[in-house]
Amino acid sequence: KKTKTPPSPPGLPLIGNLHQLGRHTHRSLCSLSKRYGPLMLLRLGRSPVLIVSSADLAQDILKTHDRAFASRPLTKLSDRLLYNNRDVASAPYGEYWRQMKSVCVIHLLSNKMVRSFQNVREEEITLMMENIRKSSSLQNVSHHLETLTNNVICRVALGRKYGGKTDFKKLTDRLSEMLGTFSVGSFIPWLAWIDWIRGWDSQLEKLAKELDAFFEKVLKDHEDSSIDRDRTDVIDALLAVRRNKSAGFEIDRVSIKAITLDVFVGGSDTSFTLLEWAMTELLRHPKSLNKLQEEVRTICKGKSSVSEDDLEDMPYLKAVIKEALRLHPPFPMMAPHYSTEDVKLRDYHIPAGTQVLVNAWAIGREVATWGLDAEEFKPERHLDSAVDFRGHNFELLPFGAGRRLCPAVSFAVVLNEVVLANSVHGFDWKLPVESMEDKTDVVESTGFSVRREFPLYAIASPPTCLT
Ligand code: HEM
Repeated sequence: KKTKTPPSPPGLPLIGNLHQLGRHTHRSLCSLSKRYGPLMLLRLGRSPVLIVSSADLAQDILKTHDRAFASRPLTKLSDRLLYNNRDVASAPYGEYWRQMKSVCVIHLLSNKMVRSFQNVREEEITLMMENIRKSSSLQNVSHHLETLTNNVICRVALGRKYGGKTDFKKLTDRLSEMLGTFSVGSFIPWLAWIDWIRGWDSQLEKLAKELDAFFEKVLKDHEDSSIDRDRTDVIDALLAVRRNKSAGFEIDRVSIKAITLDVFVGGSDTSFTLLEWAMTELLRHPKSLNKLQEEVRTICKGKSSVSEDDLEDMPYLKAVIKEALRLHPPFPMMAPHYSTEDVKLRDYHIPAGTQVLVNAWAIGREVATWGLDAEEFKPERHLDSAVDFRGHNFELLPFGAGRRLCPAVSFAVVLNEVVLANSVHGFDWKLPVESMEDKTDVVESTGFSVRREFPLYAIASPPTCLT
C-alpha cells in the first residue's frame, strides 16, 4: 500500500539534501520550510530526517508522540566521545537512559543541589566584576562571560577550576569544535574512507583518549578521600549514589565519567552563549538596557551586588532572558530525536528509524505565534504572557520538551539571571561607535551551539545612578 510522506525538497544522487544544510543549518532549514512547509522530509545521505518548524508540529512530536520519538540517533561521534552513548544526552531511549536521567534530576540537578552551588556562583561573579573593574574601559565581554561560566561548571562538576591555558580548557575547546563537525561515513557509509583520509577519525580517537585520561584522573582524585574538598560536586554526588546504592541500580565508573562529560557539553557553552546574546541584544537596544538597569538598581538599592534572593522581584530581567532564548536558543536545532516505532503524524506515515530535528530557532520567530515583530528584540512581549520555556509551551523550546527535556533548566536559569543582573547593576555599558555601525558584529558561529562568530566588545563605566 502506498504511504504518504511529508514534502521533500529535491536532492542530489547519493548525498540527498546534505548540500542544502548551509553554514547555518537552522537558517537554511527555516528558508526551506517557507517553501516546503513546517514538516519536511530530507534525506541526508542515506538517513531520512524529518524537519519540524512550527509550534503545533513540535507539540505532535514532543508531546502527542513523545515516546515514539524519544530516542537519539547513534553516531560515531557520540559513540567514541560519550563512552558508547553511556551518558544521558546521547543514550538511546530505554531503561539505561531512564535510570541515568533520574540520577541527574534527583541527585545532581535538584533544587537543593542547585542551591548548594550558590557560593560558587557568587564567588565567580565577584571575581568577574573585579576583573572588569581592573581592565581598561573597552571590555572583551565574551571573554569575561566564557571564563565565568567555565569556572562555575568546572567547580560544580569537578570541584576545582581548570581555566585559562590549562590542558583541560584546551581539551574542552577541541571537544566543542569536534561536536560541531560530522562524519561523512555516518551519512554515506561507502564514503567512510573520507573521514580517515581527512584525519577526522584519528582526531576523534585522540580526543576521546585524552578526555578519558583526564576524567579517569579526576575520578581517582575524588575516590582518594585524603584530598579535602569544601563542597560536594557532581562527581562526589555520583560516587555517593554508587556507594549508598541510593539510586536502586548500579552506576559504574564509565557512567560516572559519561555523565560528568554531559555536564560540560550541556553546561558550559550553552550558558555562556545565552549570556553573550543577551548582552549583545541589550547593547543594541539601549532602552531595554536602561529599563533592566532601573529594575535591578531599584530592587538592590544601597547594595553592592545582586543576590539570588533579589531575582524573584525582577520580571523584566526574566523577560530579557526569555527574549534572548527565543531569538538565540543556544542549540537552535535542539538535539536530534529518533523514532523507534512507525507513527502516523497528521496524514503522513513516519517509519521507525527516522531522525527528527526540531528547529527551535525558526519556531521562536514564527510570525503566526509571535506577530509581525517576531524578529525584533522586545522583552516586553513576555511581561503579560504565561508562555514559559520549561517544556509546556511549544512556541518557546530552548530547553526542548517531553521526555528529553533538558534536566538543568533551574540550574541554567539562576546562573544566567544572577550573572546578567550583576553585570548591569555594577556597570553602565555601551557599544563602541564602530560596533554600532558594523552589521557583521552579530554574525553567528557555526557548530552545534551557536554563539557569536566574533567576541563582543563593549565599554564599561561605573554606574551613574547606583545609590
Ligand atoms: C542555557 C542553558 C541550556 C540550554 C539552552 C540547554 C538546552 C538543552 C536542549 C535543547 C536539550 C535537548 C532537548 C531535547 O532533545 O528535546 C538539552 C538536553 C540536555 N541538557 Fe541542557 N541546556 C542548557 C544547560 C544545561 C546544563 C547547565 C546542563 C548540565 C548541568 C545540561 C544538561 C543536559 C542534558 C544531560 C541533556 C540531555 C537530556 C536527555 O537527553 O534526556 N544542560 N539541553
